Amino acid sequence: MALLEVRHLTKRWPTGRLALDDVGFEMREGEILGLLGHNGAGKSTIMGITLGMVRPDAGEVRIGGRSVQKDRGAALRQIGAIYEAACFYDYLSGWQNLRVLCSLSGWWDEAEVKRVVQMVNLSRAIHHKTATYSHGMRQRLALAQTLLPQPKILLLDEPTDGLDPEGIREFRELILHLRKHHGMTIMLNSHLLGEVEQMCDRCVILKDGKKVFEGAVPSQEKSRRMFQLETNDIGLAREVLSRSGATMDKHGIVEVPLDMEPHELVAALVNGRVQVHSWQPHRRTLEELYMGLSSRS
Ligand SMILES: Nc1ncnc2c1ncn2[C@@H]1O[C@H](COP(=O)(O)OP(=O)(O)OP(=O)(O)O)[C@@H](O)[C@H]1O
Repeated sequence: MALLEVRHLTKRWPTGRLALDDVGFEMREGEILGLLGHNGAGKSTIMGITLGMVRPDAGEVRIGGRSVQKDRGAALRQIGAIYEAACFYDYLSGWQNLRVLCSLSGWWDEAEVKRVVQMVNLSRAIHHKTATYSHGMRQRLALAQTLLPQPKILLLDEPTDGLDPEGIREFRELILHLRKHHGMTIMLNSHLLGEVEQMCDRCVILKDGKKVFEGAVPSQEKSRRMFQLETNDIGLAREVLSRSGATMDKHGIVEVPLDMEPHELVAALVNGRVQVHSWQPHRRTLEELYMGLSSRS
């Protein structure tokens, strides 16, 4: 079931810049979706519209069936976000910051707050002033803030930006834990393709305000069988492969048709007098997919 639906979003800023051009995609319950694209592709604009902070010219975002644009309160109750740098009262402790935040809604449940603090692995430092927190600890406190109202969906805008490798890893494990043990549905905006590859099930790629891809992250694809062919007879190989219903890209990556076994394709190449120097299983990376679709050159 789609928990979040982005429908036909179009946004032109008063400067005349068309930031989004009829963009639509869905997020299913329990999935982690990566939102990718070059600088200025429109990712933050989508996040802003989803959080009700930016008004689209056309289209809408629906969360759990409620429209952010028409039924804002009910829609936004289901979503939490780390969007831009988190701000805290640095003369207060992490715990006191959470108390101040909760006082805005009048809700406070000490046991629940402790549980969330433990979940983000901040129990030991929660009574220290946030002025003493590392960037990674601040991000985890921001995550605790976001989790307290028990949202169904998390929107994370470049959450690992500025973190060191240990911090990135810790944050990644936390996100995967939230999905696995708490069924959280998560949208992640990040330029770190390796991170997206390790965390996300699917991704949406934007280019100049348009969606150019929506689908499985390559490392999660189970059905495609790809092989790297090395040969000097590229033209002949292409001819033989196409007779067998297979395709080869300019880097020699061959996709084996579903009704064929890879060894049958190698036999067809050899019988077709193609000199096969090597034939290795190939796993397409997100970087290859991204560069192929989003490259601005
Ligand atoms: N408030 C604004 N007023 C005018 N133009 C804006 C505004 N916010 C964004 N833009 C423009 O809209 C386009 C999309 O911006 P957006 O911030 O959504 O891109 P992005 O994909 O998030 O980029 P980045 O990866 O750099 O954060 C860009 O050309 C940007 O300059």
